[in-house]
Amino acid sequence: MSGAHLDEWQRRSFDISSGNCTPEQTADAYRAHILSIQYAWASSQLSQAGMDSLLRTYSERYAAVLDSDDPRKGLNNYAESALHLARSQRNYSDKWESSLTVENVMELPSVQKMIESVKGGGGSLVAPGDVNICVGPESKGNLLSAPLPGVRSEAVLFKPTAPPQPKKIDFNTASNPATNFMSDRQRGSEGISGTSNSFSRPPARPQSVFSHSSSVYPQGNPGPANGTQSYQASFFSNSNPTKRKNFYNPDGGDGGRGQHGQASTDLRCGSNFKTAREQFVVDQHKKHSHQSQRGQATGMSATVKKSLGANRPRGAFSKFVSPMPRQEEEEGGLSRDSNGEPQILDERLKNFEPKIVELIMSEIMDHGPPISWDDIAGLEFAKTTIKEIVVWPMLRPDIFTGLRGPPKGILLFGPPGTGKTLIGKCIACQSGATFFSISASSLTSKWVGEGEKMVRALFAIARCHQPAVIFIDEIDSLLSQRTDGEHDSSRRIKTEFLVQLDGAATAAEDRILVVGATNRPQEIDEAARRRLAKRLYIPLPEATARWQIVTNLMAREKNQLVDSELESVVTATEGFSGADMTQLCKEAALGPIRSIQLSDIATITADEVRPIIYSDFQEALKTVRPSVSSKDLELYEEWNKTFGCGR
Ligand SMILES: Nc1ncnc2c1ncn2[C@@H]1O[C@H](COP(=O)(O)OP(=O)(O)OP(=O)(O)O)[C@@H](O)[C@H]1O
Ligand SMILES: [Mg+2]
Repeated sequence: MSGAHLDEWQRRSFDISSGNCTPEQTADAYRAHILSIQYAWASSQLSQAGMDSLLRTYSERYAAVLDSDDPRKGLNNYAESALHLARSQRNYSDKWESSLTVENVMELPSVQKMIESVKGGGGSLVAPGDVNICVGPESKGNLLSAPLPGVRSEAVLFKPTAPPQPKKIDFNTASNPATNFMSDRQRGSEGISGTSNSFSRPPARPQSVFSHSSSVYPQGNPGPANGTQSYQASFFSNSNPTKRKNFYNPDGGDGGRGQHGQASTDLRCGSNFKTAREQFVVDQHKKHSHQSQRGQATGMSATVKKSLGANRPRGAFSKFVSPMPRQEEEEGGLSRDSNGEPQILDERLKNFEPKIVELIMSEIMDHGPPISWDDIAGLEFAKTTIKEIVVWPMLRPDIFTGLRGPPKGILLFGPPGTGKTLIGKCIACQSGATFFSISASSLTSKWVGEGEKMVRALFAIARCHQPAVIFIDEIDSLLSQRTDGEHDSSRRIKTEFLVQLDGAATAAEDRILVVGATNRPQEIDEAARRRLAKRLYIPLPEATARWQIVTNLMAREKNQLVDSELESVVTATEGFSGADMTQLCKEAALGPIRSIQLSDIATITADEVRPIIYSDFQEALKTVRPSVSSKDLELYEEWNKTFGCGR
């Protein structure tokens, strides 16, 4: 390792062994060690075997700090991951079905006995509301205590003892003391027509009121007066919550499972009411409608999920559904299974917090007016190089392999207002890659404490959406040289970024390109500079480029500029940046307006406004000045000579 790196290594090692470091600082130091090892290996200062052995040692130590739940020594990151795992765990209880059927229930000796006693005219052995049937361990002392064939040991059936709720239930057979059984299918097809007036509220627990099947009607019992249709059945086995949901769904038990959404939506037809979630879905749909047109580029449209929680059945047993969908639901990260349970599609994103994934997904740039290479005046060398690095390899990855493999990092540097951000937007439009536009300040300031995770998630998501371009504007604020007084969190973000950038650079199969833009290249850390292998100078526009900018902008306005006048404007704007030229044109365009009498300004039509003429530019040149000083320019030229990749 070079002397500077060794010094740094030594300092960090002392820090770690001093015992005065916080777990965060220790983790940070180990991570920096890891980076140094990789760096030394990459610059051939360390053998492969040496790197392997050192990496193993320090990765283990780093992981130990990360995973330890001792607050003095560790970050307890493990607990966090465990929570992630727990969150994505599935709950199988919904799938559980009771094996209790009409047949085997009827065979139960206690049921037989009960029916017999009613048949025998012995009156009510037990009032309907008092039926208390339990299976399994809780069945002792209950009416149905015989073990059921094939029934699991959990207490599954009818629990309540003399509940007060059945008062509201419309028993057509109120006088009938017997209990009736109807198969689930029967209930489904014949209608658990829970009309709203039948229930004041859903019973807190399943109630044991059974509908009749004619074959088992006790003697003298005519059964439900109007057939089972009007019979307000309220028996629900615990065994199938889906049926419970059916029941509570106001559209009634048509047996049509999976149609809740449709039905409940229909129910709301005619009213303008939308839940917050529904409104959000509509908004998101509008927002992404042109995004999905890109389809293939982003790979998202195929996985857009139209039906979020808004269409799920509601009721006492329905789970709470947040009105805010997580972004991944629309963008391939998540889907929902038939029970509405979220399922993470992409294993690689499982360890990230949905919130962070959502934030990153929202930074995918897919809006704004389309920009073509012709809209960028001049900069021919930069444009050709970028096309070579970005566009063609994206189109023909099979040719650009091995030594022809494109660099994984580009740095666009140059004076302010020369079109760096414009180039970024153009890459977004023209490359066909998923384009993440992240401003460095959003990583460093907006998500304090989250920056490091954001960076990790950013690269993970980019990896899932390959080919991808990560454009980082004002990258100097993210990768400025590391100083002693620097805040820990920004140091960690920077280190993480370098590690990720290295990962992207070494994994040949990854098609991720990082494009950074800065007007302060000299502030960029040397390690970062190395990783942004292609450093392109974006200079002030030359005369031809300035001409092009003015003609492009004037083409959209009414003007009477002749070539010789344009020539004069171009000559007079030596040292102007592209942004200065745009500003000059805007100022000149105000000339015709300024020449209008104040009294006429309210009444004049657009056609009567005179065209822009040369004298407007002459006036504008009095107020618009170049924004880049020649001293600054020298610094850029110097840096370009030392580190730039231009000719
Ligand atoms: N080469 C150019 N061709 C056409 N327009 C340009 C060019 N350069 C700059 N402009 C104009 O200047 C505006 C600002 O450019 P841009 O934001 O790309 O500058 P920048 O290099 O990113 O500046 P900064 O370093 O301050 O971020 C653009 O919106 C565009 O109108
Ligand atoms: Mg910019």
